[in-house]
Amino acid sequence: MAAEPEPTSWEEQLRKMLPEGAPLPDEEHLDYSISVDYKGPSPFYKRPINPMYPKTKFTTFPKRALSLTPKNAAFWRSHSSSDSTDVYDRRPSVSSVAFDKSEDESFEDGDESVCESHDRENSTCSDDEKKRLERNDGGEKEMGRKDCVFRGGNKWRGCGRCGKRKNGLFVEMEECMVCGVEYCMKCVLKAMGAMSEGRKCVGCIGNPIDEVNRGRLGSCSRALGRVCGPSEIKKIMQCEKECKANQVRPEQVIVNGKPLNEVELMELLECKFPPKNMKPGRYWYDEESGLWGKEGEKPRSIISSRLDVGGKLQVDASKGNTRVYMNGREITRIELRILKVANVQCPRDTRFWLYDDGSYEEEGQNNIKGWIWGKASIRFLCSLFSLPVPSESPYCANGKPPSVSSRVLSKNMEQPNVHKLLLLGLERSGTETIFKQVKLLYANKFTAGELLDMKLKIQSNVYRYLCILLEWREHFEEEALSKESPGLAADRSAPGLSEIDMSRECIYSVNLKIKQFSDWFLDIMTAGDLDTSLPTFARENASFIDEIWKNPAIQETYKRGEELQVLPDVAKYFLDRVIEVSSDEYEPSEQDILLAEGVIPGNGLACTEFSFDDHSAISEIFDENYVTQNDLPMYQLIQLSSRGLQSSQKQLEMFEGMNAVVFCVSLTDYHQVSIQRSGIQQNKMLENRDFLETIVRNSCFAGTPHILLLNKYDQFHDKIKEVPLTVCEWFRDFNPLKTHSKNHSSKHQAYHHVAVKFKRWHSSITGRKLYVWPIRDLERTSIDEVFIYIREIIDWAERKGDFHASSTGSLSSAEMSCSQNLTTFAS
Ligand SMILES: Nc1nc2c(ncn2[C@@H]2O[C@H](COP(=O)(O)OP(=O)(O)OP(=O)(O)O)[C@@H](O)[C@H]2O)c(=O)[nH]1
Repeated sequence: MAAEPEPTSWEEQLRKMLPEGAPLPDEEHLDYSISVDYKGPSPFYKRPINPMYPKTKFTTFPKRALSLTPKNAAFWRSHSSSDSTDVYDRRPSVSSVAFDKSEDESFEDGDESVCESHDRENSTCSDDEKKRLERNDGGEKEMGRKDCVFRGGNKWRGCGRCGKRKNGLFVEMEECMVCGVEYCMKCVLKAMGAMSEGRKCVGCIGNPIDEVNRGRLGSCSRALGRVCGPSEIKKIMQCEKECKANQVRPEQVIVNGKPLNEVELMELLECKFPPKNMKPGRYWYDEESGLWGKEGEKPRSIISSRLDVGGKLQVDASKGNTRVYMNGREITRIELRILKVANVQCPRDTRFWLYDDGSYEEEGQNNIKGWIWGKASIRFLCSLFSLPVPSESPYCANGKPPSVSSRVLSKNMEQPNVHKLLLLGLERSGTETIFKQVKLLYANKFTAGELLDMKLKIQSNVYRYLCILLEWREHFEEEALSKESPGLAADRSAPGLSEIDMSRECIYSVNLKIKQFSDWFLDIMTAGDLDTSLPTFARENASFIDEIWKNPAIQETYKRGEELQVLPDVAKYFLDRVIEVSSDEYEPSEQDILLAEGVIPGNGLACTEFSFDDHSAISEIFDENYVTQNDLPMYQLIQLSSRGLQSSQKQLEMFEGMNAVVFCVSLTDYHQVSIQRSGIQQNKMLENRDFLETIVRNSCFAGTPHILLLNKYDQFHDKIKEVPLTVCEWFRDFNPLKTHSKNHSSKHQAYHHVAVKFKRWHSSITGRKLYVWPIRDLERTSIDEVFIYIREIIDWAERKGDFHASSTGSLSSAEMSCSQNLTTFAS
């Protein structure tokens, strides 16, 4: 007779817990949330549940930690657009992992106010096992891994949340790309939430992936396919591939022996022909020809040439041993073989230049000898030996090599490939809007992953606006009631509130349901608990939020917009559409993208490459150098927010060699006040002037044209009627003439006054010309106009090479151009 199989330890333990004779439940239906071996202190606590919102899943409902009085400037600053908590930048917050109701019921009383989910999971390990896991963990103290208990590569083979495993064999699992913890299909969605960065546990969001997983980025596993629908998977995989945290970090890419910085990496990835599937590693790059390869290896691709990245190309970059040198690099045997087939004379110690169009010449001879990739047979041979061929060459588009004259011409002109524009501005000046306009109008729009990120950011913004309104409503209510009968109002929020106190009302009072929601909502917003559950929360509560927004008390609060300086103008636009914005199907329109705040990721630094054509008849008819679409000059727009700069003024040095520095100032800043770090209040226009001064005095921009865009001209129009320009002490001397001419209205005179003030001030400190242009950057035509203007300045600067015009001459011509701009703009 066969011996009875040895009962496993979990079976024994479970049997002890069941009534005698009761059968063991079917393993598939076991409730693994029962922890049988836990010896430590109780990590659980009783979760308070708001009876009105039982469906929403949060672990903690803390007492309001911060004083949220609207006067608390620090709070609002930290929640205002620029500094607002970015759902994509969030750091691990285990407390915000959502649990289902069955877990709530299993909670016991405890002291801890925050329940660490992984601690709970840890309770299913024996002490020995925990120690062993800690030992295994030794070499894995990288960022992003320290927050998790179960790490990739350890021997834990069960679900990181419920502990589920199947007689030593795996049930199907999905693994976190950062820490390697695996989750069963039942737990994966709870552990990984909305997967805004792909397959990561909620606690690992924001952290870089384990590099062993890079190859898996964006390729869906069978396991995930079982729990999500095809469209969801598509979006998750796109986010996984494209989100910022999963990208290669600059210091991981070493080019010609030098680790890249953020700007260089961006230049490399955003160029017309970037390296494909860029992974961390050591590479060599030949900027003349665009050849690109791994250190010590033959070339693997041809990327855009003349990128300013990495160090100088080394002789032994590809470890060649042929004593034939191409652009200073000793080439490999296989390259030499191809050169010979292509009839290139290259005896030992030959040194020649190879250019990005395939033309070559011997060093110091100034005589193009031929085109390496001109013949189809050579291109075929290159592919055969896995050597790269150019993916596109403007000179060889018709299969013919370029004429020598065009080669020489382009060489003589020595124009840089891409014109670089650095765009700077203080918070809310409009730089992000300009960047988005450029992406939408001239560059490659936004990817599906970026749009998904934007959707989440827009939802997060809507709830931030609501939070501001609810907080101010409370404040206005208290204020109004205390005016009616001083002393009583303060008691309203006190415990033991009497019915009579509650019955006192004013235009800012709301019903009990909204009041309770408001208290609870402000608490979770303060604790930052909403971030991870935002899509669910938005979906479940949209119609109630809409009801709150339409409530007369909230509308009254909104009307006092002047006092709510922290609430941007776009708040109404999005709150009016809260139901649409909160739905799963919502996809941001171009208008939404333009108006949404903080949707460009990159911590204050963003970059895009583009070209544009003004399509004007005049340029076609009269410009004899008129170029076709293919020959349009390329531009690179680098947006650097003041936030990014404040953290390090040294960053500016990285932007040496720009073709133009474009500074954006909001015209409406003249009547606004900002609070400095020292706590002192300063007029925002003067703050702009100080900021601009740090830029223009920087030696990195000594030879670069300075351009000032005076933005929000539309708002300025209305504002100037309400608040005189003279409220700003810098413009005290503004004294408009009374005139009936359209082009000399007080609005135009005010703009002209501001522009000339900036020009004179700039000239007095640099002795140079400041180019000024009025814009309304929400309007396409205005953006088109300003980029034509910028293009002309760059062209002119390149041709003349003279940026240091004499102060008197430059000022008068600058003033002329300023008036001309104004006239053009007004008409
Ligand atoms: N009326 C009007 N509003 C504008 C204009 N340009 C930008 N805005 C609004 O001004 C606000 C700030 O614009 P952003 O482009 O986000 O400004 P930013 O300089 O990037 O600000 P930060 O993100 O805080 O650094 C947004 O709500 C824009 O919609 C304009 O020309 N007219």
